[in-house]
Amino acid sequence: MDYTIVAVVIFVVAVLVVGGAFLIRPRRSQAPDEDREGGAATAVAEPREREDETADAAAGTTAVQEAPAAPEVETPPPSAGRLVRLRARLARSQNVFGQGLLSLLSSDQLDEDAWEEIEDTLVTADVGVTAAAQIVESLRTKVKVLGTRTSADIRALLRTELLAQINPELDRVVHTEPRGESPAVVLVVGVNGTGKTTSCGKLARVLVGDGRSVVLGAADTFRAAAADQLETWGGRVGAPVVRRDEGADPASVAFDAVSRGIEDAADAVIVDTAGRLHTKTGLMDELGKVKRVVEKRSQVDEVLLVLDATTGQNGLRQARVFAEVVNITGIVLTKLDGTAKGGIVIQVQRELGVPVKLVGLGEGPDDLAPFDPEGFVDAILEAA
Ligand SMILES: Nc1nc2c(ncn2[C@@H]2O[C@H](COP(=O)(O)OP(=O)(O)OP(=O)(O)O)[C@@H](O)[C@H]2O)c(=O)[nH]1
Repeated sequence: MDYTIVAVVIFVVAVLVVGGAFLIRPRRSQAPDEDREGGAATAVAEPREREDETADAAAGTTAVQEAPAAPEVETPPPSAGRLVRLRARLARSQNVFGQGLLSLLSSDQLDEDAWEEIEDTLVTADVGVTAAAQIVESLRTKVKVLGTRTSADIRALLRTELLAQINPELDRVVHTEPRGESPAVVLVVGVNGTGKTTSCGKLARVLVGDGRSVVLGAADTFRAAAADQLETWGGRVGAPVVRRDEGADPASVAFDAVSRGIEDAADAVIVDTAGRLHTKTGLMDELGKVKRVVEKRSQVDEVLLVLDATTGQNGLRQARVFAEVVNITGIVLTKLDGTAKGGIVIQVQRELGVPVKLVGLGEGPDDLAPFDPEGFVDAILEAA
């Protein structure tokens, strides 16, 4: 009898153990499912299949950072008239460059020394030697014709000359209109530290403020902080940020960002690129590849070069290298608020043959303004 009870107990325990094993099995089978999900996420990075080199570097999965919850999303102001609103930020250029020239031109005796000083003032303000000589020559002729001159005459003359050099006819539209199903693609290039990442974030705000939807691509994968920075900017205006692990292939991230923009039917995709000026060939390879890979999904509508206005000739040298490597369509001139050398607008356009489209006038989120030649010259020549 006792043996029978023991046998029954052993049987029940055996049944429980076998049943338990079956119950546990389905949980284990979740692992392959997770793997499959992981596979689906990385499959977004199509360029790795299409471009062999890209595959090697694409080790991490693409992380698409969703915008934070709705209450945190801001509505930035529209961009129209920003330069006029921010004109006080040009005070340094106004005092040194604008007022300096106006007072020199108002002196009774405009002799050789005076004209030389005018030319020096223009060169010091980074207008560039050739443009400075042209402005002086033209002013000399016009002042002679004018005879006696009031301060209003002087201001009008200088305004005309500076405007002519800046060339109001250039197309300064930042092309961010979607084409059918495809979002506009804007590549942002430039040396690190010029305000490139900040400008991407500010441009996203400009576009969102103007009623557009934006996807940001953190293709500057050499500095994790740049992607974090971009994420903060994107989060504030509800723009998703496509990023990868530090060191991943920038071209792959750019491709993913454009893909995400197409999926989301976004109006524009802004891609922040790495700007290491290690060697010209290295830069050419890097940016060339980003552009080439992006173009497998969409045309590139703008290549904006970010330039720090306070870096003068050094900045121009960097700009020249970028211009040789990629076809720049517009310039973003940052930190114009921190310099008396507003004349750089003239020189950089002349050197690169590309219009200044946006100007940075401060560290605030809405301190990026569409460049308007008349508003700029009027601000420079405004009575202090
Ligand atoms: N005063 C002023 N500061 C600016 C302007 N634009 C950017 N900055 C500041 O310049 C610094 C550098 O900006 P970043 O955007 O980090 O520069 P970056 O070129 O992206 O550099 P990486 O992130 O290293 O690629 C930051 O402190 C910005 O706030 C501007 O128009 N005016």
